[in-house]
Amino acid sequence: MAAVIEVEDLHYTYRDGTRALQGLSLSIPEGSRVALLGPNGAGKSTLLLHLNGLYLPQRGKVRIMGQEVNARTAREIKSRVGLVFQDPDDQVFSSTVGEDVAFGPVNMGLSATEVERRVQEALAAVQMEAYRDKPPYHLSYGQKKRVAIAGVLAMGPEIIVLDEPMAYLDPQGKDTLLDILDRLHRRGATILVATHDVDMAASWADRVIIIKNGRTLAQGDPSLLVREDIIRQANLRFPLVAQIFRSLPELQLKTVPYTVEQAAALLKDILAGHRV
Ligand SMILES: Nc1ncnc2c1ncn2[C@@H]1O[C@H](COP(=O)(O)OP(=O)(O)OP(=O)(O)O)[C@@H](O)[C@H]1O
Repeated sequence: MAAVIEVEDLHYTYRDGTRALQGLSLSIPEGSRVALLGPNGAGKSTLLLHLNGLYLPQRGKVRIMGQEVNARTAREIKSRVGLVFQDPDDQVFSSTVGEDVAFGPVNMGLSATEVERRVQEALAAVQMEAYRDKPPYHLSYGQKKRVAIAGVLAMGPEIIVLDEPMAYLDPQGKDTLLDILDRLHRRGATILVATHDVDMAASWADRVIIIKNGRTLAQGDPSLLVREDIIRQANLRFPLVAQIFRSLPELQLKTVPYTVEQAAALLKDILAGHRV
């Protein structure tokens, strides 16, 4: 699979001298579901802001579908990479929910009919149709988050990047969001989620990238989440499923399961008497 996101030796220092990214490199294959993990201050948000051209590399390169992100290409990149910010108050600002979701499609120069179709579809996807005429500032934080997600969906980006999307969503809201991400993934989108939720990363992602101090610590399949050295260095914890099996050394497992499916398959095996 071709890489749709390539980051090479990326450096970014904020005005106050904070070196947020210090030679970060990573590569994301087309159509993957990626969880980006790392301790507070690791540089996750700073990295995401580079992926849709909001920040430009001070040193190093970012390539989106082969196109280098720079001042000339940033506008086009913004329509290809949808970014859902960590804080919806940074993203939702129109006077009604409907206008807010329409903002991107209108700016893309789409016809009124197409804008209307996209707004309806995006609001339905996040189950916020009933709030269309409400001012966003009357909404709860979780509802604003859904509106911010709808605004990005309405632009139909090929790559969707979400910064802590589960924060402030209720359990049903989280399930709805996972369904939306699955649907987008089935349509061919590449999805990158920055999260602290190792259980979500273990069950949802097909690729995991772990960063620390502005550099990539590890990238690969989610089995990285049961590597003790990596978990320790990244201030993470083992997924709950893995914790259960790690507490049972008598099973003498060579590989520790980290998803419910893997655990269920292993337990069936044990119950059938094939192990232990
Ligand atoms: N506008 C800013 N000005 C100065 N420093 C900043 C700014 N934004 C972020 N930083 C600093 O840059 C570093 C990386 O921050 P960033 O928000 O990218 O980390 P993060 O991995 O997203 O963290 P978290 O998990 O807490 O959201 C941190 O040390 C942070 O304090």
